This record gives sequence, C-alpha cells and structure tokens, in this order.
Amino acid sequence: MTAAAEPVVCFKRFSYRYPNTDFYALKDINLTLPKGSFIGFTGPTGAGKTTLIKSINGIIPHVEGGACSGQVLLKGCPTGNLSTAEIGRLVGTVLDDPEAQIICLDVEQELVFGLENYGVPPDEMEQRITTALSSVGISHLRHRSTRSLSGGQKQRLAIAAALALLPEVLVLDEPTSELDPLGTEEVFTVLKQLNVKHGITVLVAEQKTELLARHCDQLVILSQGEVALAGTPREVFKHKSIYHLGVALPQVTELALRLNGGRCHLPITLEEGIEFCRALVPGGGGKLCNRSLT
Ligand SMILES: Nc1ncnc2c1ncn2[C@@H]1O[C@H](COP(=O)(O)OP(=O)(O)OP(=O)(O)O)[C@@H](O)[C@H]1O
Repeated sequence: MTAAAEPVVCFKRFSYRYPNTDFYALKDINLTLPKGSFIGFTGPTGAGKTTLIKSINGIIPHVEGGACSGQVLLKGCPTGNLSTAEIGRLVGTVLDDPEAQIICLDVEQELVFGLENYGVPPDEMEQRITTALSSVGISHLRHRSTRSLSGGQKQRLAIAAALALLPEVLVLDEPTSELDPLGTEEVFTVLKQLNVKHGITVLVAEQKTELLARHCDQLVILSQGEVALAGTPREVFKHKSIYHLGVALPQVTELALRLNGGRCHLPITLEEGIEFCRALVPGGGGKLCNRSLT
C-alpha cells in the first residue's frame, strides 16, 4: 500500500478467531489504508473479506467476541479502545442486502432515525439529510416509501443513511450482491463520486473484480485469512500467483495474459481491451474494430 497519504486504518499483525472455532479467520494482517483511498478487498468465498470489514467497523472485537491478537488502528487509535459509538462516527457501514438494513417506512425517516440515535441536534438534521440524499443522487426520493424503491435506490439510501453521520470512512460488504448490472453500476458510480469529490475513504469487499479494477486505486486479495496480494489492480493481476488464488480476472485482462503473458500495458477495462485487440491486428484493426462495435 502507498504511504503517501496519512493512514486512516492500519492493521498491525492482526489475527482473529471467531468464538468456538479452532482456526484463525484472519492471520497476521498488516495493511495501511491511506485516507482518501478507494480500496477493494476480494478473494474466494471464506477468504476473510467480511471478517476484515467487521474488524474495521468494530463489530470485531466489540460484538462478535472471539480471540484476537495484534491491532486495528483507526486514525491511530486501537478499535478495542474506542466505543462502538465512537467507531460509528468515524466509519459508516453498508451491508450486502439493502432490504436488511432499511428499517423505516419512508426515505427521510430512515436518515432521521440514524441521526437521532447519534444525538444530532434537530436544527442540524435538515442540512445533513439534504446533503446526504443529494450526494447519492436521490433527493427526489426524499418523501417516497422505502418499499417502493428499486434495489439500486435502496442501496443508495443505505449509503446516504451512513453518510448523514459524516463518516470519514465508508466500509461496504458486497454492496452489489443483490443488484442487477444497472444497480451495481449506480452504486459504484456514487461511491467513486463520494471518494473523488468528498474525499471519503471507501473500503469495499466485493467478488466482482472487473468492477473493482475499474474503480479502485488499490486491490487487496485475501486467501485463507491472509493478504495474498496487494497493489494497484494492474500490479495484482500481473502477479504470477494470481491464478492460484481463486479470483476471476476481468475477461479482457485474462485474454491479454493468455495471449502475451502480460508483457504489455495490461488492459483492465473494456475500452483498454479494445485498444489491446486493435494493436494486435496488422494496421491497427481500426476498420475491423469499428465495424464490429457499431
Ligand atoms: N460467525 C462466525 N463464526 C464462526 N466462523 C465464522 C463466522 N463467520 C465467518 N466464519 C468463518 O470465517 C472464515 C472467513 O469468513 P468470511 O465470512 O470473512 O469470508 P468471506 O471472504 O467474506 O466469504 P464470502 O465471500 O463467502 O462472504 C470462513 O472460514 C467462515 O466460515
């Protein structure tokens, strides 16, 4: 991980075992996550993604129990020394199932509920609600019933509810697992804007590597509770061990790796894949590509 910006989350030799288990779900994790970064965590099922997210938002150690060693630091302070309320002010959480995290009947009330829980004075609420809804592009849904929202809108509402508490860090655990491709794109576009425009640190566990590759500055690949690879998406995908980690690469990346073993500017997006294919065809393949794309 780059050390350019001040770290907001830092794992120091952190290991964790759930209650009544005899194995470590996280093993000797060392990670420095800089403020303002957009980092994706991926890996096969059971790799430890959710456990890692829960170690950042304080569910571990405060709620799950179990045994841990080492430390997770939030802005330099060990999570074990912070209350869940203190962690909640710093770290907003969005889960995989939008249905499960929305509890109120209308959109505005959903935001008010969280603000009241955190003791935000009523005269400050209006500004926070307006800003949070507008940041995720759902101001027009303010008075709608939550039941009438689409999956993508519900997930945007869940993000708005977290944002209304003004977190510095947003952690998301597979936030698009219940969404169709359009809803998935909506959510990641919102996350990217929050990261770029508002400087919010976004930490997201997600299986869809193509999506992560397009949006994240850094990727962390977990395997059996350990950090197997970390770096920019391109660095990670080029690594020789990637094929043994049970991670599905973006199709264009896979194609380039198979064709020339990654001895090129490795494509990770569809646009880069088109450029890559164009370069393979004598004469640049301009006509061929243009014709097949229109
Ligand atoms: N509450 C729990 N009690 C005991 N073991 C657990 C608990 N939650 C997770 N585990 C175990 O910890 C390991 C890591 O699980 P985790 O849910 O973090 O993986 P994951 O990468 O998020 O997987 P998935 O992609 O399937 O959600 C797995 O072996 C899992 O069985």
